Amino acid sequence: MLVHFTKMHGLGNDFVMIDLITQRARIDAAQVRRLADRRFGIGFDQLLVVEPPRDPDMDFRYRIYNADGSEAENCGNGARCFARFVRDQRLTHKREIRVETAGGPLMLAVQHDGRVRVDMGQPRFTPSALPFDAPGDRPLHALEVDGARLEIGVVSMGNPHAVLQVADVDSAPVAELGPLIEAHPRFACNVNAGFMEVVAPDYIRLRVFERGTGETWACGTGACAAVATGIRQGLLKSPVTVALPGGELSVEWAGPDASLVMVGPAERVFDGRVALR
Ligand SMILES: N[C@@H](CCC[C@H](N)C(=O)O)C(=O)O
Repeated sequence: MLVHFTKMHGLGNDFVMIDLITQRARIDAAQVRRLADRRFGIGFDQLLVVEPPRDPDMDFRYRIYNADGSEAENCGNGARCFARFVRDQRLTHKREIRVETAGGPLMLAVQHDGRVRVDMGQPRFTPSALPFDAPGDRPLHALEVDGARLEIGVVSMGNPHAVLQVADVDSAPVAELGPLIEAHPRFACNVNAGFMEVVAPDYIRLRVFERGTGETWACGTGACAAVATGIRQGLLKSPVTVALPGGELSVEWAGPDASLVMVGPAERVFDGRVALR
């Protein structure tokens, strides 16, 4: 069965988009891993699937699969690509699009400059929201990793994030600590691990070792998680520019009862057809 797909990226965090409104296909973990392979498949960080909504107040359902086949609750860079994709494919003419994700609803707005503004919802710092095994809700938690004691901020952006402040993001041990934090037994569903260098209260540099994918060139939920935990710790002040290896995102957060708002680009790379088994 040949299925049409579109390759897209948000700051180098790359995606394959599949429309399951006008096409039929069975997506399972083995299929995702096969397609994600950068030598034997198409290659991507996440596979994003467009489905009809189950909630009548929403426009679409947005499903997210990591390269290892696991399903994620949210993907910020993917949300921007999702908005651009559904308009390019003429699945909607709306500029303001409501999507249902496993992590809660997202509101997407396609701006006239082509960038996409995403209302990412409120950050949830309670450890049980991730879930993270910790005695209480506090701005920093101690985490033993490989004999070292790290101080991390934790937050759910629909999906789980741990954020570690580092002095220099270029030399941060992302490849070594990333997998150990991702699969740390205190995170029952694993976690995305962000390494944040605070350059100024309105400017950070960030690398993210993503759950189910490894280090990516950008992570939208990771950028929001870094800003939310940084503001909570008094290190940052909204709005914050987040410089990731693939480029910059703008993130705003007015405080505890407000949603985080992320603005950034979404690029289409090419279209193709692939045989699904
Ligand atoms: N690239 C993403 C996040 C994708 C999901 C994540 N790896 C997870 O498992 O939670 C983003 O831009 O937010």
